[in-house]
Amino acid sequence: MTLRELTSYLPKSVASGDLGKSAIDVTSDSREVKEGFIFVAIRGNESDGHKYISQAVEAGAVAIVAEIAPDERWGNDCTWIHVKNSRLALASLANALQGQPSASLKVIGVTGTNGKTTTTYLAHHIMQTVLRRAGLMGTVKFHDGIEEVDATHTTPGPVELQKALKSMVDNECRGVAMEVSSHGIEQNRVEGVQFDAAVFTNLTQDHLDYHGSMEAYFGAKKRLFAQLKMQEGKKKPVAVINLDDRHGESLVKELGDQIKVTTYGMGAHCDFKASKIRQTMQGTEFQLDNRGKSFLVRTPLIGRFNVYNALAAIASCAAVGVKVRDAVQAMAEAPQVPGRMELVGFKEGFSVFVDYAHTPDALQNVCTTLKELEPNRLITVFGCGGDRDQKKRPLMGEVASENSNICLITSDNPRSENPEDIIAMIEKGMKNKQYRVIADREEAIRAAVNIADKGDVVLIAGKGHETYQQFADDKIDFDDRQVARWALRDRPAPKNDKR
Ligand SMILES: CC(=O)N[C@H]1[C@@H](OP(=O)(O)OP(=O)(O)OC[C@H]2O[C@@H](n3ccc(=O)[nH]c3=O)[C@H](O)[C@@H]2O)O[C@H](CO)[C@@H](O)[C@@H]1O[C@H](C)C(=O)N[C@@H](C)C(=O)N[C@H](CCC(=O)O)C(=O)O
Ligand SMILES: Nc1ncnc2c1ncn2[C@@H]1O[C@H](COP(=O)(O)OP(=O)(O)OP(=O)(O)O)[C@@H](O)[C@H]1O
Ligand SMILES: N[C@H](CCC[C@H](N)C(=O)O)C(=O)O
Ligand SMILES: [Mg+2]
Repeated sequence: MTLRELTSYLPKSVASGDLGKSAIDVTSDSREVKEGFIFVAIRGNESDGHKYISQAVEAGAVAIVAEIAPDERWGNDCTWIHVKNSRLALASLANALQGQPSASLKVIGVTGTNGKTTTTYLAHHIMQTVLRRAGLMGTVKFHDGIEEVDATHTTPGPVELQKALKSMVDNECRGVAMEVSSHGIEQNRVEGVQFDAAVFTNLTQDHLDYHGSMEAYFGAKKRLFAQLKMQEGKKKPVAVINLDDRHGESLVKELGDQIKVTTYGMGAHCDFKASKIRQTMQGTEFQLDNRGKSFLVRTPLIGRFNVYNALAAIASCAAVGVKVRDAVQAMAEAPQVPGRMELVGFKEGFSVFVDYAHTPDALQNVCTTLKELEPNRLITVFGCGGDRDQKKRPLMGEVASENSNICLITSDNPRSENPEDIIAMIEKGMKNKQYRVIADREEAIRAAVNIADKGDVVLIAGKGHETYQQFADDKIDFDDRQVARWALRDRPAPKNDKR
């Protein structure tokens, strides 16, 4: 595409230099620039891309997009495009260069504090079953309809994101289910994506390190729905909102009749309403009421919170044209979401679950769910991430101690922080003395498995599908599920064992 064509996607930009040249790609990382690339200088959280402009010019950039006016230092060979917001420009250029792939897909975006990965997995599964081929983008993996790769981000930067959508279109996907993180919204990563449905799961405390306050965090989430509003005319998007969540309820009020809204939950006024929930170790069953019709939903997922995720997936798929009956039928074969309430072992009458609960609300939900299985004791292993919201640490301590019989406090990606300092903050919230501190996560998991007895449940929370542990200077391979299996294998035989 020529630079002239591309600038039409950048309203209010001021260009100087030759606009007849063609661009082959765009990047905001000077280290990736090759001949014919556009370099977009971004003022980031760690660094300022404007510092790397000369590096990009040297590497062969055909144009520079920046928030500053051109400077003689960089000569006249390189076309200069002055914009107000570089992040927005990057997303618009990436979208244009890939031929606006989202326009050819049924796009379901899912935002909220908890439940995004699970809901997108379920919606993806329904779309794969009913529409034959669909893509998936989120915390665990990216699936382009044919191949999958481990994810780098929950919502990747706009260039990676638009390229992923393009390969889904090339692979003849008809839809995509994608997670939309608050970081992603705040940093304009999904700008230009045309959504058919956007889901709001819930809002509870997390990421205050980044957003500063719950109000700002909610504000970021709401921007996704403002984007839906702006996009009216191209597609007729639907906002799919959890009405049982108080932030969801206020979002419904705020949106009024500006866009089509579908609600879900357990309250009488929900468009997709669940009732008569029955849970077992094998899964969950509930009655779904929608538009005067009732359906029996069966899913292998455990936990009341997964009823919300199932409702969100069914409602969002219905919003993109899937028949409710077909969506319900697909739910019976729903996949195990890696590291979400994953049963990794059952030995000598006790079971071990790995779950990604890393917020107070998620931990509360998971503990409550496991307690509903009526274990003899609930033994919980958990920690809190370093360089992340410090305020959630005592709250997670409080929730874990109030809902477990024994807690083992350990490390969860300490990153640049001292693990002992993080643990001390968690301990401030502990409501009783029924806990041990074992900073080494493998040791903590082994201790929990060794303590367990017939009828107990061991919960290993926080890392779910992750396969690493991040320290200040070191990243080691670490998978809770694998370590738990080793611990089960190595557990000393009970004293009265006659084997
Ligand atoms: C805080 C944050 O979100 N940072 C993300 C952000 O970085 P940034 O734009 O602020 O970039 P920066 O590092 O300050 O650098 C500024 C600019 O200089 C450029 N640069 C830098 C060095 C150089 O030599 N040359 C050069 O051009 C950089 O490419 C960048 O464009 O944009 C980058 C590209 O998209 C992301 O990789 C990066 O994610 C960091 C690694 C990260 O950890 N992000 C996490 C917190 C995150 O985004 N998480 C959410 C999920 C959260 C949830 O659980 O809900 C996610 O969606 O994954
Ligand atoms: N609807 C829900 N409401 C509350 N808690 C939930 C819900 N769904 C899942 N959880 C809990 O939150 C954890 C994370 O779930 P999931 O990965 O689906 O959410 P997420 O929003 O993608 O999280 P992240 O932002 O970290 O990627 C689960 O392991 C479970 O403990
Ligand atoms: N997306 C979340 C994941 C947290 C997972 C937990 N294991 C941790 O490392 O804190 C974050 O980046 O805050
Ligand atoms: Mg996720």
